[in-house]
Amino acid sequence: MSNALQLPIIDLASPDRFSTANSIRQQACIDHGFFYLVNHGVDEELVKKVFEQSSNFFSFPIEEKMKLAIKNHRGYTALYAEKLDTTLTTKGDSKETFYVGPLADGLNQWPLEEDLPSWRSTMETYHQKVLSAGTKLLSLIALSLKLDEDFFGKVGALNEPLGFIRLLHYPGSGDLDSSSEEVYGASAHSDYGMITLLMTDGVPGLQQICREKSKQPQVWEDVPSISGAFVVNIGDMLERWTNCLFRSTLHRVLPPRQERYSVMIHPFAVYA
Ligand SMILES: O=C(O)CCC(=O)C(=O)O
Ligand SMILES: [Fe+2]
Repeated sequence: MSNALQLPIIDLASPDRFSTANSIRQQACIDHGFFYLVNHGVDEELVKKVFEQSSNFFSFPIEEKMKLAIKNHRGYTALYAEKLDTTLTTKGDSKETFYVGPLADGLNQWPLEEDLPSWRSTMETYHQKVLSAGTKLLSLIALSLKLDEDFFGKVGALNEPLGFIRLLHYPGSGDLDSSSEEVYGASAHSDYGMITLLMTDGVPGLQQICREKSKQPQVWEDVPSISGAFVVNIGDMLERWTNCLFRSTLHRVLPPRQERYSVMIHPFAVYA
């Protein structure tokens, strides 16, 4: 059973930072653990390019993609290679992924410039822009917790290494082996960092369980996308740091009928 959720919308450019911080605290982080972020400063054209480049890469033959197979947490993982809900006995999640990590340490793997011109520069620009939006959001989250705006910077949560981009591709059901197994695009999980900023191509599939992870029966609710807005969710680390005031909620992606692309970044304090 599922219903569509009405999630709060947070305006990152609002001049009334204290009222925005109050909405972040109550509606966004306590009531839902999920919210939309608008006026975030990441250009629509850039997002469009990221989706185009993502589709260009995933359309390569598997042998080409495997040349960039994951190393040091960067690069390609194939269809069914990951299973976010490890209690499932199914073969794996029906998605393929490409990870781009922090830019400064030189560990990223990149497609060749002659194969995919501007691929690397597009992802690098996106990485920087989303981190900058995420940093602004964290200062509002600090205010919402009655802390100084620069609290997270001061405790080192914004230090390197920062931020992994995950490009995701969920093939449509017509491109998958039909089997009786219950396979998810991304099986149920919560995210591990502080916050996740997700952009999708608008194809539905994402669902969330509100608030209580352990409550039975589990009621899954659709998280519709809003064009141009990030879907932000609270991760386990921020749940822990707020002594469970803010909720890191369970979510999953149903196997989409048509193919689906998304891109997310878990920006902060992944290793802190
Ligand atoms: O693709 C999506 O909409 C969300 C995927 C997700 O939650 C994840 O990979 O952590
Ligand atoms: Fe997730």
